[in-house]
Amino acid sequence: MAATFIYQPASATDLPPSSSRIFHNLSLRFLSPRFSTNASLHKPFPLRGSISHSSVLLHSPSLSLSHNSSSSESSLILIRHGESLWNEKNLFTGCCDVPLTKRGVEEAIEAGNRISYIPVDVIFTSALIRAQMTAMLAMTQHRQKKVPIIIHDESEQATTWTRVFSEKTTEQSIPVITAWQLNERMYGELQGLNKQETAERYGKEKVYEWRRSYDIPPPKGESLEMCSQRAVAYFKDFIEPQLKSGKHVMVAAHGNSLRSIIMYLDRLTSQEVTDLELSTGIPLLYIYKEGKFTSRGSPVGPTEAGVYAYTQSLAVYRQQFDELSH
Ligand SMILES: O=C(O)[C@H](O)COP(=O)(O)O
Repeated sequence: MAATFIYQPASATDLPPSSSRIFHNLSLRFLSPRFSTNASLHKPFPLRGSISHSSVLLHSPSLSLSHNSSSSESSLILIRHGESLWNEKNLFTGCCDVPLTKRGVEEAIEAGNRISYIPVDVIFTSALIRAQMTAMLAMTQHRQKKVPIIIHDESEQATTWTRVFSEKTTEQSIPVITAWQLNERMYGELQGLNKQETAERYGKEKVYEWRRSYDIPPPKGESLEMCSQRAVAYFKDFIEPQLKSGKHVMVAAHGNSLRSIIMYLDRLTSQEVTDLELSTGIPLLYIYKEGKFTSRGSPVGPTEAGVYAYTQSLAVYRQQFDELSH
């Protein structure tokens, strides 16, 4: 079941999802996947206010930039979290929930500069703080100036207590969906161990096999294949439908959960993915068009020279910001 936005107008009439008019007493209900493999839909996330779907995610009145939601392409930004405190200590982290280092914070902010001109309508992160910090810090640099808001609908009370009642505020917001399925691979009995000491104890080859083979798990942990079975499934079920509907998406996650997703996007073999390494805090841009993903590399910063990893419509979108700032 895909994550989806549905309308619950005060009246019984259905509203066309493409409606870009403002309606009163319309509560936008955001339904996102539950934290379980059965992906049953959450309770509604009522955003009180009189907004229509397309105005929530695609229109930023403060910049009066309207992004054509029916454009034939969507952008997908993938970003591995910035350096974490256990990365710095060279410890196996896996699903342990540790924050970013100061350098990791700086990496996340620099990543935000690099994607500051690429539209973002919805953000997906893992359930781990290092990915969530990276997404939130990156968005502080974004030219849309929208506020990313983590969706809390893990309970009826969470849904009620996090309700937003301002139409204008809602339009200036970007939903952030956290999903354990995007967590780093679970490194089992290696979690917390020093990588260098582990290689000395078990041998470099064995540790390399645990870290980079496709189907050999670390002791009582997940292989990349096992990680892929949850991360890629989640991507297909909940993220791809957003892209298909014309939404621009950012995914902030981890080295291995993203390696498994890139294996799917780039159609890599289990041998090719072995050689795939992702640096911390470097954004990767894909364009989704007609059901296909095209890698556009890593966007350079707005002040850097060089060929921007842009398409024509993204270049037009950026130009509007440039014109507004002159
Ligand atoms: O979980 C970890 O230790 C790192 O995030 C990824 O580790 P790896 O590069 O050894 O897979």
